[in-house]
Amino acid sequence: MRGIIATLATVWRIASPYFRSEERWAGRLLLAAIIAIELGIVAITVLINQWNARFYNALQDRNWDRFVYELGYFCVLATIFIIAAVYQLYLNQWLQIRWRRWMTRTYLDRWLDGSNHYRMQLLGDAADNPDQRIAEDIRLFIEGGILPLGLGLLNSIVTLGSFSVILWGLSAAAPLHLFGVAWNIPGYLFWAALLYAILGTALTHWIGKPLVALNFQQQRYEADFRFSLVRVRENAEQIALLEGEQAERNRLLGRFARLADNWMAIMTRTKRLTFLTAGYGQIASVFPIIVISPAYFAGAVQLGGLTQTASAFSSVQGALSFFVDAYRQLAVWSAVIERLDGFDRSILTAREIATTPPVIAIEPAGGTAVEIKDLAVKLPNGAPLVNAQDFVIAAGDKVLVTGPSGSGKSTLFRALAGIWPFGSGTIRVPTGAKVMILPQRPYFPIATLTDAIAYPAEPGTYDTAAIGDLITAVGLPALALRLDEEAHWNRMLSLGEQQRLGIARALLLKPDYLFLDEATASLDEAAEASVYRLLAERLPGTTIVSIGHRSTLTAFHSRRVTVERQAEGARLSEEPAAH
Ligand SMILES: Nc1ncnc2c1ncn2[C@@H]1O[C@H](COP(=O)(O)OP(=O)(O)OP(=O)(O)O)[C@@H](O)[C@H]1O
Repeated sequence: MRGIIATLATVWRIASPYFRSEERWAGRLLLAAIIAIELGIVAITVLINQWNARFYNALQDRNWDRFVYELGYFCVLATIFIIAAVYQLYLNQWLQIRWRRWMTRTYLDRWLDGSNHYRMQLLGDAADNPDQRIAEDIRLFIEGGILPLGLGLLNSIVTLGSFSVILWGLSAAAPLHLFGVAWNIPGYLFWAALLYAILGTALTHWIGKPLVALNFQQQRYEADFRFSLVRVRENAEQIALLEGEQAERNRLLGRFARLADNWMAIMTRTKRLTFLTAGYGQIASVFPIIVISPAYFAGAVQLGGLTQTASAFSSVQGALSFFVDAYRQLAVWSAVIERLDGFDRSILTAREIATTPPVIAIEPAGGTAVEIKDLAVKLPNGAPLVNAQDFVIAAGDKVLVTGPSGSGKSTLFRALAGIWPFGSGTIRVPTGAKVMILPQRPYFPIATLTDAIAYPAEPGTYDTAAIGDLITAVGLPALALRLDEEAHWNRMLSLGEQQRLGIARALLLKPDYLFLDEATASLDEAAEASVYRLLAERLPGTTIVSIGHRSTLTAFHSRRVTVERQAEGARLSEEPAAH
């Protein structure tokens, strides 16, 4: 019970914000219309049930006029029903897409907000596969869950109420006759329907319960398998060079085997459940006739009464066993709820970690220098990585940062960029200064070369001819002729070429502070030297901080800082750069 309340609370937490958002009026109106139509549909079913009695009585009495009248009546009801059903579906789908669009936008905003997506990745796999959660789970939550299940529940409650009254009335009109004796059991038809449904629900719950966990696992295994395939695609070259195809094949088949084994378990469970639900559904079509047949054969009820009872009985029993039919849907749905909830929680954790002290605070400051104060950069597990008590990078400085591999140079840059949440201290950055970090492997979106270089600026922000000039200047004249070509540049170009394009991006965006994290390491020494000369020529006022291992880099820097590894975290030590 506590589990159900907690689940309902989670559903409320996920579903309700839309109806309080800026789109609330459209959402509420659509929902109200859908509910009104659903209630109308139940009212029509009640009218059809009453029509049933009159129609079959007319048949039994061979009353032609009555028969024709009732046929006409039915046509009117059927027409209204068809229109209601069509518009119910149409409005339902309309609400689905509006709601999904709003949720997708909201989740994307929260996921991408202030490097949250990066921090979530740092925090581990609490929210693995955000792609699945945003693309699939939101859809399943709305289309496959809350709307069909919520409306089904509403329909069941209203149907149950109206048809229980009818069944109660019919029980009085056709008292139970058994062994020649009239038994006076008030509402016996209703009680029979109730017992039948409770029995079915209890059995289904008992047999179907493991399906919840199994379905949850299944979707996880499917996502894992998909993710492994994507990894192979992304690392195709490495795998081919290492001849790792057999290893990949075995690994992929291993993942698939887990998926298939789980599926077998689902199949076995579903088989048992289907035996139950199919048997239950079959018996349901004759069970009410058996219950009312003594009264019929005793002459207490006409054929119309019999068919009306059968239809009312199946409506009550159908409503009560809503849970029975919805069980599999519920099982899949609760897995979706858990995943969306987990995603929500991990977005919150990632946000909290960036705002709950101690944090590395990036503060805007007057002056022109970047000032580091009492900085302690830590690993996600809290272990110290780099410490810097007092460190100033003045405007125009050219600083070379060296140090052993793994000493924390890149992480220090991440902290300077404000995306590394673990640690404490302050980094003061001049107000309005443009800071840019160039990594070893720059990222280019799949777009035209112009837009890929100008990223993340909006397409069209920069002059195409200027971008062409920069590409030529960084030593890629052939590429300057392909500015309008759309391609997967990261896959197509060599790492050295990508690094040259990264430099072109820096020249285009003209940052005040440029941090290069081994951003020219794949170029030969001569090319690297010409790139640094280009930077000095085109960005004379820009402060440059480079991480690099080559001694030839010293010539282009005025200061040299070494990250020295120590037990309590590396420290920065400075020595004058040799010229
Ligand atoms: N997300 C992370 N989770 C756990 N440890 C991390 C994470 N990122 C980096 N580290 C660890 O922090 C240490 C410093 O990494 P970093 O990339 O900053 O080193 P580096 O000095 O730039 O090395 P290199 O010269 O090889 O590029 C490494 O031991 C690395 O394993």
